Amino acid sequence: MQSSFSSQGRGGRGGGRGGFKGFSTDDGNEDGRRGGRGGFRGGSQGDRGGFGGRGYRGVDEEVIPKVSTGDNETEGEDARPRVTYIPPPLAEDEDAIFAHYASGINFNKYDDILIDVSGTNPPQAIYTFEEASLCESLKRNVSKSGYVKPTPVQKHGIPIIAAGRDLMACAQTGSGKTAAFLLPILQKLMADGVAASSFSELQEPEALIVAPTRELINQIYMEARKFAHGTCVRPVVVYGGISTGHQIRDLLRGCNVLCGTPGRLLDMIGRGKVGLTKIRYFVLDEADRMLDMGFEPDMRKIVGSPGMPSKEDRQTLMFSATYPADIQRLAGEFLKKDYLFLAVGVVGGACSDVEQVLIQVTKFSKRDQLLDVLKNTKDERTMVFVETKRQADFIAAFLCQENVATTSIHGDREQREREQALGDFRSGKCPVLVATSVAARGLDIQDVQHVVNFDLPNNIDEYVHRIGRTGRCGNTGRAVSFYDPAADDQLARSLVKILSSAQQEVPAWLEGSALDAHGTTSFNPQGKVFASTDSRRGGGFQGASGGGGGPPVAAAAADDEDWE
Ligand SMILES: Nc1ncnc2c1ncn2[C@@H]1O[C@H](COP(=O)(O)OP(=O)(O)OP(=O)(O)O)[C@@H](O)[C@H]1O
Repeated sequence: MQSSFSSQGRGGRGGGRGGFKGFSTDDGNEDGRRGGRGGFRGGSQGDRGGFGGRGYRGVDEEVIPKVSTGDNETEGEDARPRVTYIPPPLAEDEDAIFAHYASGINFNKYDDILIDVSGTNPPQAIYTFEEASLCESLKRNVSKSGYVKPTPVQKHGIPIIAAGRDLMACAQTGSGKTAAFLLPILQKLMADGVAASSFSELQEPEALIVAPTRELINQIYMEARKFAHGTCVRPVVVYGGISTGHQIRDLLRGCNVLCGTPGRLLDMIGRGKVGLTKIRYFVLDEADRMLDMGFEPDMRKIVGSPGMPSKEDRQTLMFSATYPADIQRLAGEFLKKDYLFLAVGVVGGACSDVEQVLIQVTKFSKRDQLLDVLKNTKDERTMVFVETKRQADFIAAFLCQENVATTSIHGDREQREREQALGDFRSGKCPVLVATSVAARGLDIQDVQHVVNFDLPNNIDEYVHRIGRTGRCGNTGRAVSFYDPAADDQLARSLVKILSSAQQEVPAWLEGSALDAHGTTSFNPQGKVFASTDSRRGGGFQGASGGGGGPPVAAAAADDEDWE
């Protein structure tokens, strides 16, 4: 099933992501996706007929007609249709801007997490937001967001960034990394009196934030917009799948903080709409993903773009829950030599607020097992991860047939469909979201109580990010993973490590598989819990893949996925 999807012409397992980037470097790439969908269309349309609008409508319900839109967009060389989607306007009322969910019963347990800051002269941590010396409007916005006390990554990250230091920060999923970089950046911009942005054909932002997926960068933008509310700082977001003309018009109205996916960002730079000479802050969220084989060339292009200050003349900040050692070494090239490494808990470790359950299955029993799991989750929000886009459609269609209100998100769906799917999932209209790895990282959705790994990923870091869609901000969650010994035994050792380091029960059969498996990671069934590991120190435990022995970094995400 997994490899058959490479019939879309995008390269198979392992080489997939590198190959993909050819389709995803700019907006025209949406069309690349469309081209890819043809092969699947027949398969899904038959399925779709039966759902009568019960939430799921397959991949290609809309083919954008090739008409002139008046947008300034260039068409691809093969004259595929333009991307014309314009998202609905954002709500302007404060209730919508500051909407948030409550932190959970385990929020205070964050205080017990082991923290390690390595590097020279780290500044003192703060313990309250008052100590962060935020200006009045930021303080007000923090409080309206429901933040009472900083999380550990905020306690340490905020003063490090405020002190002007470069940072590589590792903290578990859902523990507030976004505010850890946004708040000190916004504070500095305001304290230094950045010019309120205004209309100009060339925008020169002071901060540049990149993330690997459209939905994630949009979420970061929404957070930036929330914290900057009522200030002179103007954040803007650019990402693929949306009319370029629309985004240019928004950009030209002024931009201090530019959030973007790499392809669209490079497109805007290439069009002369964005200049980088004033960049003071460069943030890589999901930094390990941004520097792996798929995105590394784009990151190099961005730092090598005309006018981009050298690493000595900007502050570079990296955040993730996972940092394989080889990526840490590469990341060092983008950071000043004296960067600080902040580790909250186990580097690459899973969130301990997520109960992890593994069920041994065969390929053919997975669908029945899924129905069993969903019987118990009822209307509680559940994300079901599968390996391929085709499988996502197939499983979503199957669940709809079984009268489970389901939607899906993956790289072959139009952006409008992706946003609709997330909206339906967020609102509870479709409590089940079937997703590929495109939704594995960063997404912060209220009340996701369950994650199901229908297909386990082929990389343990990916597993950590996927299950981290639940159990966020001190809330508890549950992740059920289907383990097919015929397909997943290369993951056995890493799973044992991850489970035991998160104090979870390790099934005896999994330990048996781990002992038998020919994986390359060193094996530590006792799950010794270490704080940090900064690769500059060498050695040590880093979750399950960080020791450098895991599968190649290039295999970290779904092979056929197109992220941007
Ligand atoms: N100090 C705080 N108090 C209360 N809520 C907070 C605090 N900090 C962050 N949050 C909330 O916690 C949730 C998770 O934060 P965020 O998305 O930044 O996590 P993350 O560490 O980036 O996760 P991931 O690794 O999955 O990207 C968000 O809803 C955010 O608004």
